[in-house]
Amino acid sequence: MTDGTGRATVLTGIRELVTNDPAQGDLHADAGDRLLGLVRDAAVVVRDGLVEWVGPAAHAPAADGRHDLAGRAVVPGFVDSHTHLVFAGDRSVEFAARMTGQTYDGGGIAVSVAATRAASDDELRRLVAARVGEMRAQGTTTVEIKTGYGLTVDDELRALRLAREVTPHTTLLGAHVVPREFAHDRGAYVDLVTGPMLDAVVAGGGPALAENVDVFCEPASAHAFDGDEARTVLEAGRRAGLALRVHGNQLAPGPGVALACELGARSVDHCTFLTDADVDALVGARGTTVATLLPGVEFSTRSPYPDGRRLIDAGVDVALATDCNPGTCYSSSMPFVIALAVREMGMTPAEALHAATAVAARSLGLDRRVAPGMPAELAVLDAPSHLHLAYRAGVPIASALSLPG
Ligand SMILES: N=CN[C@@H](CCC(=O)O)C(=O)O
Ligand SMILES: [Zn+2]
Repeated sequence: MTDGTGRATVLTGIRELVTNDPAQGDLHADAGDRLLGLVRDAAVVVRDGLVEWVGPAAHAPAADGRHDLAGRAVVPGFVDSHTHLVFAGDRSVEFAARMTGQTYDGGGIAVSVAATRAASDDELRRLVAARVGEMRAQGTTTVEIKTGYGLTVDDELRALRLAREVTPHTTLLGAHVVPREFAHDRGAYVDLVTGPMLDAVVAGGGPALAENVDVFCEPASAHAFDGDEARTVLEAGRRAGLALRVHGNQLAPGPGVALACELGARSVDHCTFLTDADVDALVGARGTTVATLLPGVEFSTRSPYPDGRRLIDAGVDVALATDCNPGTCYSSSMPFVIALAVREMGMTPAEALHAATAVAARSLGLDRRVAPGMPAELAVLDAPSHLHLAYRAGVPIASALSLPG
C-alpha cells in the first residue's frame, strides 16, 4: 500500500469496514460489531501507506485518487503470529499416516531438519517467498516466522537471516527439539541454545536477528523440552533482550502455559490441553500473555480442538494463527483457521476475526486498528461482510489489498 508519492487515495464502495477500533463503531450496535468497530458504507483515505481518514463514505474528504471496492468488505490484514516457514522437504506421507490413526509426537521434525540443512540458501529463499506470497493472496499482511529446522548455530542463524528478508517478526526456536546428535546429552544442547546460539543471535550490538525466543515445552514428547529445560531457555532469552513465546500444552497437559504466564511471555501457543489452573493462570496474565490457538493443527493431527469459547468467557486474550509448518499444519490460510475457530471452537465470527487480527497483533507488540496514523494493512473480501470468512469456508474470498501504483 506504500507508493511514497505523497498522493492520497480514497477507498470507496466499502460495504462493511472492520476497524478493530471501538471508537469508530456504532455504540448501539451488537457486541460483535462493537468489538470489530464496524462501519457500514465506509471510506478510507490512504497516503504513503498510512491511514489518513476513516469514516462513513458520505463524509469522505477529497483525495488525489480513488479506488472503488464495489460493495466488498474490508478488514484489517490478518496477522499470522505463529509460523515456521523456513523449511525444505515433504512430510505428506506422515500426514496421511496420521489420518489413519498414527499419533503426532514431534519425531517427524528430524525429517525436516535433515532436508532443511541440506537445502541451499536460494532454495530456502524461494520456498519462503512462495509461502509468503500464498499468505498474502489469502489476506495475511503480517507474518511471524520461527526457526527450528536448523538446530545448529549456523543453520539457525541462516534461517533467521532468510526470515528477516521477509519480516521483522522473527523468533529463535533453537529449542524446537533435541537434535539426534545430542540425544544422549540433552543438557549439552540446552547449553548450546542458551549460550553460543543466543549469543550469535544478539551479537554485533545492532538489532538482534530475532525479536523473540520460543521453546517447545512438552514433557509428553521425548523430543521436546520439559519445564525446567524450557525455563532455562526462556530465562536466557529474556537476559539476551528477546521477548518470550512458548509452544505449550499441545500434546498433553504440562507446565508450558503456567511457565509462559509466570515469565510474562507475549504468547503461549497451542493450549490444546488445559487444566483449570492453566485457565486461571491465563486469566491472571491477561494484558501480557495471549493464548494463541492453532486449530489447523488439531485439524491436521486429528486432535481435540481447544475450547475457545471457555477461554474467551473466562476473560483470556485469545489469538488465532496458522502454525504453517510441514508437520502439524501445512496450511497458510487464516480464513481456514477462522472458519475452524467458528465451527469447532465456539467462537463467533467477530471474535475469530478479532483474534486473527487485533489480538494476534498484540502478541507481536503491534496495533492492528484501521485508524488515522496506522499502517494501511488491509485485506479485501470478495463478499459483503466478514461473516463470509467462515460462511464460505474453502472459497478464496480474502486477499491483501494492494493499491494500483
Ligand atoms: N510442535 C512443535 N512444532 C510445530 C510442529 C513442527 C513439525 O512437526 O515439523 C508445531 O507448532 O506444531
Ligand atoms: Zn509451531
